[in-house]
Amino acid sequence: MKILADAHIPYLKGAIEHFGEVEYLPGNQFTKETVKDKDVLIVRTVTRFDEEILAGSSVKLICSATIGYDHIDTHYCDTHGIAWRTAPGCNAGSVEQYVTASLLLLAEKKGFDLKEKTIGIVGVGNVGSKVEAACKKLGMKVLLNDPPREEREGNADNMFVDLETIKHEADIITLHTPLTKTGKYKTWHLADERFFNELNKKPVLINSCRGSVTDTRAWKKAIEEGLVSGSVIDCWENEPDIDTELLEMVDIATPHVAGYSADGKWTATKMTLQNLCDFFHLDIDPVQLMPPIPAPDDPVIDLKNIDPHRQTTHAVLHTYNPLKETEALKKSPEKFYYFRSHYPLRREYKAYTVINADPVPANVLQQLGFHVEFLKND
Ligand SMILES: NC(=O)c1ccc[n+]([C@@H]2O[C@H](COP(=O)([O-])OP(=O)(O)OC[C@H]3O[C@@H](n4cnc5c(N)ncnc54)[C@H](O)[C@@H]3O)[C@@H](O)[C@H]2O)c1
Ligand SMILES: O=C(O)[C@H](O)[C@H](O)COP(=O)(O)O
Repeated sequence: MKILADAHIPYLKGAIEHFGEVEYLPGNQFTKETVKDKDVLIVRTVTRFDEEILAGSSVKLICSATIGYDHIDTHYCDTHGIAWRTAPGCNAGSVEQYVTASLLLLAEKKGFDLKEKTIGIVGVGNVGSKVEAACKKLGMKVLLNDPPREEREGNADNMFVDLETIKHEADIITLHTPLTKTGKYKTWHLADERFFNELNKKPVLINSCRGSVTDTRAWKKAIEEGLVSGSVIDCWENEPDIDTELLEMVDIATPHVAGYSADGKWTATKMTLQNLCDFFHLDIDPVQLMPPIPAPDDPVIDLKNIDPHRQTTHAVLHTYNPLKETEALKKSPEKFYYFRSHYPLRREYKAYTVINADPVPANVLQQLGFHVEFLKND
């Protein structure tokens, strides 16, 4: 079997060789020629897979080591005998860590208490549900919007609200939908000029789903007109050539790395290898082929000399602080693709042990997923 794999998929090399003859290329160097004689493509979101690149090829299976699949022309694949697989939920915990770190940073920077804030979550799937759980643990009021789920599951206990309610009541809005350009619930430019004009509470807006769920021009105008009080962007329109004016205007700006935890990338690779096994009916356990996830350099977080009010923030930012990446991206936006391909993967909370925390933050941190060593009298 001939396989072409993206060279920037961690934990793949050494494992994928068990399945066939493998060639590696950076995702932005996949071409019609390099794809032509391959049976399987192992890919990321940086390459578009449509008629232009796939026509006339021998590709039978595309495995994307990602949650999102808007980079695959699924209609073309479905109608041309090309199977495609993804890794649902693989890095949802990493995106939750990104959103939580951003919320705690902004609360500190802008001087507000998250417990007094209402967050509107638009799109409550694998990522949105984790963000919901984390926000509740931080004591926030949570509003959920997910019309496709509401249609399927009903709205018992008014679990879901409409987008109007979110625009009216939320102090923070975070977007976690797929990017869809057609259909009843299409999300392309969901946050357009009208959306921004209808915001009631000058909320903070967070986009860590897909760039084109927000309209760049409208977001810039909204910032200029003071319709939002803060902006966090991980996913941009037209990546990697992002809008540098918008970049300058936002509080937290990262190069599409919300999902880049080692935990998320490891799981993505494991699910990708499992997808290969399932498709070709191979009795192989991917985990046996993969290295373990490396431990963090600094796995113990000592909160002894940290003010109890800052302990949760301190611990979460110890695991991940998006401000460092914001600074780097603002300085060198042309390195967007480079930053993504040379990312020092971070670990999620479960790789860390917290010691000397006060009882209240200790409980919050434990619920978020940290190992917590409780003090004797707790
Ligand atoms: N920045 C990153 O690194 C990163 C990492 C992981 C996922 N993502 C992106 O985050 C998004 C969410 O991922 P997920 O795993 O939760 O996907 P998911 O499919 O599990 O959940 C998406 C949810 O959005 C809902 N939805 C669809 N259209 C909607 C609409 N118009 N309004 C409100 N809700 C709508 C769906 O019903 C679903 O429940 C995807 O776009 C994915 O590509 C980004
Ligand atoms: O869809 C996803 O899983 C995320 O957006 C993921 O972080 C994309 O990573 P990439 O394939 O671009 O490395």
